[in-house]
Amino acid sequence: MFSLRSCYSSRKEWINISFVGRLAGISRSYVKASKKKAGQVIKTRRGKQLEAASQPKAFGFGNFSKLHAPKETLKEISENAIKNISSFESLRIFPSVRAAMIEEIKEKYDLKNTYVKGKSELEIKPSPIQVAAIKKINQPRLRNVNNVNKAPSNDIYKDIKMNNEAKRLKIFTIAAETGSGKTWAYLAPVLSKLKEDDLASYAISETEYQKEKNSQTIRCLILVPTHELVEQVYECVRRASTVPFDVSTELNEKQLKDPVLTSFLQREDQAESLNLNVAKWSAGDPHTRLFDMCKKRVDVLVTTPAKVQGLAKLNNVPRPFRYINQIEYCVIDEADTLMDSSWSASTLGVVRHMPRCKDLIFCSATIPREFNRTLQMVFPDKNSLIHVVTPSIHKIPKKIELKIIDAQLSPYNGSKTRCLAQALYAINKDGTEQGYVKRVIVFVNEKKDVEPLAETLIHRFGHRKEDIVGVTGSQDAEERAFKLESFLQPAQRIEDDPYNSKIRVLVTTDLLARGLNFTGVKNVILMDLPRTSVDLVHRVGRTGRMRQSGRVFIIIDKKTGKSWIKGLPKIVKRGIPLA
Ligand SMILES: Nc1ncnc2c1ncn2[C@@H]1O[C@H](COP(=O)(O)OP(=O)(O)OP(=O)(O)O)[C@@H](O)[C@H]1O
Repeated sequence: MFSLRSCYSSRKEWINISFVGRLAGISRSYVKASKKKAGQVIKTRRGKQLEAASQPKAFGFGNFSKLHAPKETLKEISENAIKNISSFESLRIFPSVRAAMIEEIKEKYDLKNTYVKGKSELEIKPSPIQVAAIKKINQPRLRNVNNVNKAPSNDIYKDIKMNNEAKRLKIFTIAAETGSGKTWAYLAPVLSKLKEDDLASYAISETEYQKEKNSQTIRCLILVPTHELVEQVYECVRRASTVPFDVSTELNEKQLKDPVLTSFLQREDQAESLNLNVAKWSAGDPHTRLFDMCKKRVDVLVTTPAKVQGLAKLNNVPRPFRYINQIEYCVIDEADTLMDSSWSASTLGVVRHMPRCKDLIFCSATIPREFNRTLQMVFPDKNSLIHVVTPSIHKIPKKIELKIIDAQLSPYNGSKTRCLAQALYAINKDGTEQGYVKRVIVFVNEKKDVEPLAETLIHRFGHRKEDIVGVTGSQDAEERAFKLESFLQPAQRIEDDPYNSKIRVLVTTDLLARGLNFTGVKNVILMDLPRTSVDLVHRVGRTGRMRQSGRVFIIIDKKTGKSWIKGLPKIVKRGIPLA
């Protein structure tokens, strides 16, 4: 029976290893000190006096210390906002958007490991980042005076100021731990603004409303780094837009007394669902598909920066960015990826084509220092930059159990593959997820290692080929979608599984570590140590999502050579953020 204890040759070694603080090059007294309350004094064995330091601020070494630590005041603002709000009803969300969001979250909810019998019994409460982001972003803007049938006041300065406020670009950054519900944290305010804009044109007149509705524009653009994420975010918005609801249950006293709002929500095109026109422009879609989609007003378009930038190459098409130029709301999801040195030129190139943009939202699970520097350089006006960050940013969720396996020790004697095989065997036999197909995600650093590792697990360690899938960027989007399907759905019961699997293993790289919602996956194995803490956060974050539990095994060998990694499990337990 595999146990981590067996990874270590002797009891002494195991006792040593269990004081992980020491292995992280942190002295025993420091470990003791960090357990004490800040300010207390302790005596070391050599009689030295050590003032117990408060908990270490952050944990990082070398490449693992490139994260920007947000100001404590930003976290306190979020903390105060979060503690007073425990339901979506207390947040400023357009009624039909709130109804659609709650229905969509319920529809996707993984009931396994819950005591809830049916989705109707679920009580959906906002996550911390959703409270903080919706409060900050969904502030009403002054309406553009030119649109309202009012004679401009004779205070010219006031009119110009209101016009500027109505159109002024505001840049928001949303940063929160992986799996904390960031997608709805930006969708709820953005979809509410689309609905409020519709209500504003409806309030002017039916003609104005129809004119806006029949305009050939794109209103909101959501940029993500991969085609899998295009699919995931598109499906989320599409489901929300079509899910039926009875919005009358969502209206509060004041709203029920608002004749314009109630008549707007009773319209045929508003009463039963959000009824937004949601589009995706993804792998293999030609630009003509985008232009065809824009023949009708597109409320939300989900795509990648590369697809939009590709419009610049269209020499024989007049004004190829004409639809992009109309965008008023833009979200850059997985911004820590889309704004790193290899992507930022393409991402910012898209932003430059949106002169009418009013809200630009950067959303990510980490704030790399490079990202923070780029933001400050590109948007120097501090008043336009509004940060939303949760107190748990850069912390690995405590419900994730992180274990280090040393391949140097017997019986592995330096073979990480043998270590992996043994870990998969142990996971398969450990009695967890009874009755369900277990799914394990194995991350390697290099694309070239994916297929060989998958083959080794099949041919050398006897796994069935149906149970091992290798996914890399060299495969086309359809093949990747087919292979990923069983990992992106909730766990299947063994008797219902078409492949008759008991355990299924996905071998992949960081391509799939960003943002993908691997529903209910309980085990992640890192065959290689990620190159940066950003990659570590994203890989680890494929499990333990939205307060669920999960396990992460990091396999190390003498080449890994970073003794501090052995201190990571303790750091996670103590809720210390990565630096
Ligand atoms: N308020 C909520 N209550 C319960 N579940 C929620 C809530 N909001 C979102 N979810 C669910 O939580 C899961 C994770 O949400 P989401 O993918 O937005 O996380 P994330 O923070 O974007 O993760 P990552 O950083 O990895 O991109 C999804 O399945 C979503 O349906």
